Amino acid sequence: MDGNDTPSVGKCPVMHGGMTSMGRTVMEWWPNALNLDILSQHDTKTNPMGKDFDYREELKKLDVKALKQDLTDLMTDSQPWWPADWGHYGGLMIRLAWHAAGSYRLFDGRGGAGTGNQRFAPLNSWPDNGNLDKARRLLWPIKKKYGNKVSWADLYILAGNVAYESMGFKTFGFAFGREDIWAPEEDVYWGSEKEWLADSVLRYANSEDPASLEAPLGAVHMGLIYVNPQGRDGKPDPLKSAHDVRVTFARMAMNDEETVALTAGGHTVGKAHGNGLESNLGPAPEAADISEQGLGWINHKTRGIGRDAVTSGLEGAWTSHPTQWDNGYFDLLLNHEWELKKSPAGAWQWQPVDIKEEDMPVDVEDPSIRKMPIMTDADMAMKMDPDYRKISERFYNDFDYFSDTFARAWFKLTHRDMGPKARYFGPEVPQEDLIWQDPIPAGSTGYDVDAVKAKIAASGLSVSEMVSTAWDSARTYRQSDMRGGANGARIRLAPQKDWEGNEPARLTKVLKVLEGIASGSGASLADVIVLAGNVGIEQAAKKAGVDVKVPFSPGRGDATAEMTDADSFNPLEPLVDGYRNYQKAEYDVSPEELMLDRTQLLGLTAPEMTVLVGGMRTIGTNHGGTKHGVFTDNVGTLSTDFFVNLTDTNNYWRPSGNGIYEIRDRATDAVKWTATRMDLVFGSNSVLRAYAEVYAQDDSKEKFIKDFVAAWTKVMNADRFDIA
Ligand code: HEM
Repeated sequence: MDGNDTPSVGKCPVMHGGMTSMGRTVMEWWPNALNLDILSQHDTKTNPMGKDFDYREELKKLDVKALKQDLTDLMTDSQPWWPADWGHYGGLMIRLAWHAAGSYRLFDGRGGAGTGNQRFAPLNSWPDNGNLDKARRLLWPIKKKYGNKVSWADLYILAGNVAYESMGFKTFGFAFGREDIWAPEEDVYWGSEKEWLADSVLRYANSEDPASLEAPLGAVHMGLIYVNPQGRDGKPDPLKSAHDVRVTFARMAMNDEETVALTAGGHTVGKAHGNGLESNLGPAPEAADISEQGLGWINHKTRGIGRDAVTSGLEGAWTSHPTQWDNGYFDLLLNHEWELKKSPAGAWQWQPVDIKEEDMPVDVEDPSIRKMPIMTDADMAMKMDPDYRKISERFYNDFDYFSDTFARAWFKLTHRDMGPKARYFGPEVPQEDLIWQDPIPAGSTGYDVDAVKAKIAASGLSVSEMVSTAWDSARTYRQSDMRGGANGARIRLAPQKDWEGNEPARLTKVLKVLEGIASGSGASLADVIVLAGNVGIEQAAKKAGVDVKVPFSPGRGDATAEMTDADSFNPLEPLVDGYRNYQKAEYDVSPEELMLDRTQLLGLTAPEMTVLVGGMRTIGTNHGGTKHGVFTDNVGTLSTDFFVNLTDTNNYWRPSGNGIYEIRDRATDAVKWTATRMDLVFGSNSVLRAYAEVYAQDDSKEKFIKDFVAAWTKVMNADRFDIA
């Protein structure tokens, strides 16, 4: 073969066989395959800070005062390449912070400002995030100066806070502590549409019913943070906008009052940009030419900056003095009639029918020119929806009340996904405990752990009861917004005590015993629940002939019902995790996908998930009295039987209806055990099977128990932000 035989089909002049672009990924052959990659994101290998980097330690070196002064100076240091409107970047920086935080959704706790994900695709290129790349680039000199002592994620939110402060608003506080990620998250489902701003009917099963917005999504359209500013599907209708605003803000845990405060407080400053043609803009950052160096929406045809900038396509400010914290939003909204007009870019917006010259905001570049103020369709909802209107009027008549409500709502918006207060850092952390922080009082560490363990061991509780209760208590934890978990012992409170998956009857019985042990011992119930699980694991390992001591850190506290926003815990209910009656799960995703989702939220890797499920199956924690998945004749012993039997070629599997599978002996056809889809996936998925085989090997017993205990301990301690 000589050079002339080189196949001519590949046009690339350089030989390469690497999977070097996303369009070449091989897994598209099997679109239903489990995406186990979501369990191995944010590896230290791709983190330039390395594995020893400790952001909290870096923060201790940060000169917060100097940083805030630099940010304050930046606000009015207009740059010719992207001039500040009226010489103040406040509006832009607040929108940056709001859009960073606003992607948070309560249902799965994903999204939000906590990771700095806005600098990566897809968020960096969402239509709604237009020109926020400029805001981030404006911050770069400050990021560069303070280096690793402040994360991008913290900087985005702090920039929003400083912007407000520099415009005369007193914020509720600020907490540092958001550590940057170095690649976009792969676990967040942003919607299945392939088109930006695709029709909202794709998200609403019934457009009259807010609750029918596809879960867990928090926006009505693909590529938007919440709602279409021109009205649903681009058709102005303030009452429909009210409907969309209400459901999307509720998905972010905001009530009506918080929603009005946020919308009004946001639009008290800054402006919308649409003084030009959208068709003059280049592609979003991710699709832009390499020479744009990460910037997008660049206009190479006309001026495109300052008063000629185009972002949303709407054009104008909401208030008379848009660089000042005042009550101007309600003043204009409530005291004028508004009519629909088109912006120069052709977008629908509302403008006053009649307005005094002196109430019109001035041009961003020339204060001698007056411009029409505007309202988006969502702003009009604050006047046209009867409930929103009542709140708007109250705010208008009581500016201090409005300011305080906004301050608290802004703090909640920008901090909610950080989880418990123990994760907050810095001189401006508010002292007050807030219910959405899921407060937990500190627990004692000074009691006799061994004595409590001895009492648990003598209590008559079974291994399964002890392990199930501890697991149920801990498994609500989600690393997306650091909520849930064993700390707080909220398993004894509504709604968790009544969840079907927690088997209320069994739970009540076990809790009664454990409460008796906790009382007077100095230990919190939360600690005793975890200790009971540990005792169960130690007993199950002993039955397998292995002595282990499960590591334990005391100090969990017991939250009260008053400290618990019960409704906000509903989304933490594990629908299917291998331990609830999966047959009742009527979802359009498979039970194994739901298991994968929960595993990701728990922060476990795929091998950890494998070893935990396999071990729990032999301990026999199956709920509801069923024995599905207990592939062992030695229930209660921590053994590798699940893996051995799952991978035994003498066994075969037959569906028996209702998602149950029988495991039969190939030779005799006798039914040996029954299984669920979730059990079987550890034998069918090629990667999970590879892990299962590791634990099925003859020499794996010691490793299995060691790995199981490590994974178990990780779950039990996942929410311990109170200890270093
Ligand atoms: C109710 C839902 C909301 C809608 C539909 C909406 C819509 C918009 C639109 C279309 C723009 C113009 C963007 C541009 O062309 O530059 C804008 C700007 C802005 N929004 Fe909102 N917004 C909403 C809620 C909020 C909230 C909750 C906040 C903050 C608390 C906020 C803060 C801002 C700020 C500060 C600007 C001005 C940006 C600048 O001056 O460059 N908005 N919003």
